[in-house]
Amino acid sequence: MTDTPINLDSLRQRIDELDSEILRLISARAECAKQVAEVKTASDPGAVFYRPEREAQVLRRIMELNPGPLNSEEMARLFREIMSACLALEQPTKVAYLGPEGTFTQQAALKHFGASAVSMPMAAIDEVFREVEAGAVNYGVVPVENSTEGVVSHTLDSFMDSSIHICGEVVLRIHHHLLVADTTLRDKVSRIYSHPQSLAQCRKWLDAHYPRAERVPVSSNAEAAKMIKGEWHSAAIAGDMAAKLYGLEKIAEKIEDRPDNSTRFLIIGSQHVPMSGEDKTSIVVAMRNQPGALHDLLEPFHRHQIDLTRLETRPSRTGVWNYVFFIDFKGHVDEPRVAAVLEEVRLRASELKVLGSYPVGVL
Ligand SMILES: C=C(O[C@@H]1C=C(C(=O)O)C=C[C@H]1O)C(=O)O
Repeated sequence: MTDTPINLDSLRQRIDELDSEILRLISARAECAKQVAEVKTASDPGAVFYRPEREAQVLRRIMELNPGPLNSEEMARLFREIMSACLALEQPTKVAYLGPEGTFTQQAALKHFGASAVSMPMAAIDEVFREVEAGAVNYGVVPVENSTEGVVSHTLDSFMDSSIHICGEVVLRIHHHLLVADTTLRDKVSRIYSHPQSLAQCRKWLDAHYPRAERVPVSSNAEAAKMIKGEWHSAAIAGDMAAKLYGLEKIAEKIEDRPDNSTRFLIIGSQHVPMSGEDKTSIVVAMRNQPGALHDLLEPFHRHQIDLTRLETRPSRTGVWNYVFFIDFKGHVDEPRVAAVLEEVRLRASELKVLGSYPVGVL
């Protein structure tokens, strides 16, 4: 205990003063963002308002400058929302995501664009691609890989027939819960619904706790959450958003087998994103099936000391003898050394498509 008692009234008065100052500053910031919109439209009537590289720089700077006591991620999340609201003043961003409502993909969209974006659920990954291609929305959000279960092959396949670019990435820590409705008889659960990836991510937990329950794969976690309403013997595995949306109760929390379970999502759009200072590039390359093809493909990256962050092989759908590789690496196409590597790869490959350069996920 201190000798001088803490005066609650004076602390609250101080907080009121600070809030007034924060209010004034946020309003001044929003005014600036509005002026940015005017400058952008003046130089180009069809200007793109959302600038992924600029947003990444703003968030990184805030995290660097953050003096505490709030941790940097928390602080960046607050600034994410301020930027989201400022951008909505310029133009509300329309985002399509793999639905239905309550999926982890919606959570990823919210994390990346903030709450002021208008998000629209789509029934399938190709629909997200189609909406973006048709210009019905500004961006799309699709899952691409999970740390436990690997690649979402449907997303990679969609890039093969599309002219869509990757404009960003967002990584989400995935926590699964066992959910029941108020009608569920908890000790009689004999069926558990979830997306096949989530069932796989909780395999060991299910073996230990519900070895006899039937595991029913459905199209999404949110769909699973919806299905158990009215079924007295069923439970669902899904995340917080779905639990809240469908008013379900968690009877076991964080049941994923690996505590670091996370999913990477891609932001897709039609825009070329300039350098942010810490970027990644994704390409897809087709190689003839001949000895040493993979070595030939990777050798230039090694020589130019470019860090590969992912390499994925998919069967090509155009020729029986082609391999298709999806490669992610550190760097941006506008950097000379990256341009040089891509030139060499182009000579060795039967096809090369640059899917996009984009800021490394900040949040
Ligand atoms: C203000 C701008 O426009 C948007 C809003 C931003 C912000 O509020 O900081 C940052 C990038 C853009 O998405 C800008 O381009 O600087």
